[in-house]
Amino acid sequence: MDSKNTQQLELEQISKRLQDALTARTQLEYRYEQDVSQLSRFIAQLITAGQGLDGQLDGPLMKLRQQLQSKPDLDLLAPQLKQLTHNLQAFGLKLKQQLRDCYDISNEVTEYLRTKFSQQPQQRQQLRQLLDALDSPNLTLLHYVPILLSLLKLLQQLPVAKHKTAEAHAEDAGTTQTSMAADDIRQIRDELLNQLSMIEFPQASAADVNQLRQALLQTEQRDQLLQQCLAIIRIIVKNIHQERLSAQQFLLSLNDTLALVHAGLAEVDQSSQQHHQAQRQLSEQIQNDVQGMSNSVESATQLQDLKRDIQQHVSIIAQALQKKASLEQQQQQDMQRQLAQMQTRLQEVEHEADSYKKRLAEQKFKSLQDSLTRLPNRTAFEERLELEYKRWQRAKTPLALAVADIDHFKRINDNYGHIAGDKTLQVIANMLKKSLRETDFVCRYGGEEFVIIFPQTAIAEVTAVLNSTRERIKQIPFKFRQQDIRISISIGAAGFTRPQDDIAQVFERADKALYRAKRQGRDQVVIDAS
Ligand SMILES: Nc1nc2c(ncn2[C@@H]2O[C@H](COP(=O)(O)OP(=O)(O)OP(=O)(O)O)[C@@H](O)[C@H]2O)c(=O)[nH]1
Repeated sequence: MDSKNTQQLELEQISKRLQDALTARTQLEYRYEQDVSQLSRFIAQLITAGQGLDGQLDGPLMKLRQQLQSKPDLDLLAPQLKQLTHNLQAFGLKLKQQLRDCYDISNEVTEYLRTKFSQQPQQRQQLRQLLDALDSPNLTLLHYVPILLSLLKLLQQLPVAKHKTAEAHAEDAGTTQTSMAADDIRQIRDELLNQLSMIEFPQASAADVNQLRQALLQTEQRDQLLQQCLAIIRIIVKNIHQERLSAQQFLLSLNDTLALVHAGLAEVDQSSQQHHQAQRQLSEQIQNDVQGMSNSVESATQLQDLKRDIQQHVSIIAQALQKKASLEQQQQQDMQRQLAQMQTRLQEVEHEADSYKKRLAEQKFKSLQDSLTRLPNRTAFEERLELEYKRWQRAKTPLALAVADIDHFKRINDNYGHIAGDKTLQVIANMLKKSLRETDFVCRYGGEEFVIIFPQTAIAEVTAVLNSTRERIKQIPFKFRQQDIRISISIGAAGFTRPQDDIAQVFERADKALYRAKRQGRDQVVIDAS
């Protein structure tokens, strides 16, 4: 009985274990089906998202999606999945090639545009940012969309626009009004700042202009920008008006003086004619008396009568001679007085002309100076480079050129404000000037860019001086908001070495070298080796 019971118990236990195993298996199958179904839905969604990526993949992927929607037989799916894996690998390779093509074409177009915009700081800056974006790691095709769009925009700015029809221009104006991009606003704003730094305003307007500059630096809105443009134009018009008034005053005063001198000369002329007539009358009188004396001598019969006659004539001649002498003296005095008067007035006008000339010279000097850094500006640079270039052509003395750019300058503005940015520009400008020789010419080319001309210097000689300048700038202890900041610059340099070199080509080579310095990690000097 006992053994029967024991067997019964064992059977029940085995049956229960079997039952448990069956339940676990059912649960496992259920979970498996759930997972497969979830995975299938996920794959189906992936397929939907990937639709249109590649024509050759679209068909098989759609078929797979349909199959996954019903309960798929994985064994039947296996060869199809194998084919798809193969297709996907091919697609991956194609994608890689397309990415390489995008990179190459973007680089090529950027390089081309750099040659076209070599004299436009805003566009060059934009191109440099695009090159930076191209160097970012892990770019996908999607990342290329904004890059290619920016390149397209820049291409549209090329001079082809000259041939546009009137309607096209009108159309452009319409779209500009409604969709002026933030980039465009920034570009116009930076160019305005550049232009503003090229004009020296009189003391009376300096405060207004400075306020406007500060406001401009923070402008992001089109309406704000328009208002500021208007304000700038008003200040410029006011100054032109004042300048015109002061030139008018000077011309009026010059006119008065000329009228005075003219009247003086007429007076001198009239009095000299009167004197001349009086002198002639006196001379005639003397001549008559001399003739009278001669007649008396000829007709004289009595010595006594002759003596009396001659005495009379001599006395008249003596009086006439005395009158003549006093007339001459008076004429001389009159002339001296009139001359002195004219001289005083001429001296006054000469003095006015001198101060006017000085003002004009000052204005010329100021129009060649950047008002923020007090360095020569781009106009001055162009004048000087033209001169040095002619000297190089004539005398074949060596000549080199460097373009320097502050690294990550935007961060200074963004993190510490534009006043800190302005101060940074001033300090770096001073250090550049201090680190270079008197005979070297450094200017603020625009924004945070400086250009240096090295007259009578071969390109091989500039590396050391540029590197020491770069080091000195890096050592400047900037402190913003209690933070110690180190600021570096990147420099590209090129020399006038080939007989056919012209200014644009050498500038372009120096600029290209600067791009390389930026792309290789900044804070370095790159010398053009071509
Ligand atoms: N404070 C101040 N900022 C200026 C002036 N002119 C230009 N800028 C700013 O200088 C910045 C230049 O920035 P980016 O062209 O992006 O170049 P970056 O930040 O120096 O970067 P990299 O050149 O690539 O190292 C822009 O934000 C301009 O607004 C100026 O006169 N004063």
